[in-house]
Order: sequence, then C-alpha cells, then structure tokens
Amino acid sequence: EEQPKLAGWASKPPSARRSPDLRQDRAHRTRELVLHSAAELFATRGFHGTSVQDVATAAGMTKGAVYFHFPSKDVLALAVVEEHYTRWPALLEAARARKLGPFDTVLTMVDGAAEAFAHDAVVQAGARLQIESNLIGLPLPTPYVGWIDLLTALLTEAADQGELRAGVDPAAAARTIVSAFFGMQHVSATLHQRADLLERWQEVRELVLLAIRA
Ligand SMILES: CCC[C@@H]1OCC(CO)=C1C(=O)O
Repeated sequence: EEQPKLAGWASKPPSARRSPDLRQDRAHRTRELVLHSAAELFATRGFHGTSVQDVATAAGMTKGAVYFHFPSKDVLALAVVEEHYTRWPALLEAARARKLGPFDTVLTMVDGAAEAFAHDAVVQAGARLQIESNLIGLPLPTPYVGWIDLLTALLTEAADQGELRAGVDPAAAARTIVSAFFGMQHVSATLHQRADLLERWQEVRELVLLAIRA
C-alpha cells in the first residue's frame, strides 16, 4: 500500500512498483539494478567522478540500456536521491508497527538511519548527491526538512506525554538531532569511510537524545 506521505519524502515512484506483467517485471528489475549500481558509484566517487558508462559497466549492461531507464546522469542522480528518501517512511512504519511511544519511535527511527548510513549504498549516495546538488542539473528535494518535521511532531507528542525533559523545545531538539546525526555521519565518512559510524552514533544517541529524555 501507499507509503505515508511525509513532508519532503517521496514514496516509491509508480514505475518502481512490481508488476504482474513479466515483461514489465523484467524492466523493473533492470531499473533497480541500474539504480543500485549507480548508487554504489555515486556514494564512492561522487556525481562528477561517475559516468553513465561506468554505471553501465558496473550493471553489466550497455549505455543504451541505462539511457532507456534514465535519459541522463542528472535523471539517474535524482532517482537515487528519491529512492533514498523512500527508506525513511519504511522505518517509521516499522516503528509504528511496534506500537512504541513517541520518544522510543524517535530512537528507533534514528537507530535505523544509522544502520542505513553504515550499510546502505543508496542512502550513502543520497546524502553525498544532496551535498553535490550544485553539480546536478535538476532540482533535488529540499534536504533535511522531512526529518526535522517528523522529529518535531514526535518530540511534541513526547513532551505532551511527559517523555521529554522540562523546558526542552521539541522543534529545537528536532533540528539539533538532525544536525548532530548528519554531522556525525559526515565526519565518520570523511575520516573513516563510515567504519566507526555506529560507535559514533552511540555517543550522539547518549549525549543528545538520552540527555533530553525526562
Ligand atoms: C538525519 C538524516 C538526514 C537524511 O539522510 C540523508 C539526507 C540527504 O540530505 C537526509 C535528508 O535530506 O533528510
């Protein structure tokens, strides 16, 4: 079913949904293969350092096959960024399915984001392409607002339920968590290729998130 629409977060584009038609299903699988091959390259070499030929070679396809799904490198980069945004509603649904309280939902969401940054090339590529957005000839979704809006809503619920330390402003806490998390993953990526990301996340989790819990 439709992923929940969250501010700034794309749900799976219709073309990315599986189809009963075998021919369409094959096209879907090819599209996914190109997308993931591109994500691996964008994540490690960046937009400028990746060519459509590189993506075709990594996917074991011709350049023409790639262009069939994505008419330009810009369109491919935008598709990778949009695909990475679909990861977050899935995390939220998983947290909601566990019927967690609002503060524990925040913890579960950001724990999931840390795992994604550590292991998911599509998320790693999405983050890098947003930073390199000036190189991309298409407008990208506005970054960070989806997370800030969601965490503001959840932390407001947490405050209403007495789960937040007195005097903590939910919106300020949401902005601080997103900034601290994104900065943490960027420092880990720059210094250690994200090898220490989950340990660094535990420090941010303790010093920023647990520090504002009632
Ligand atoms: C706190 C995760 C922030 C999230 O992860 C990568 C990225 C791309 O800019 C994001 C965004 O724009 O929301």
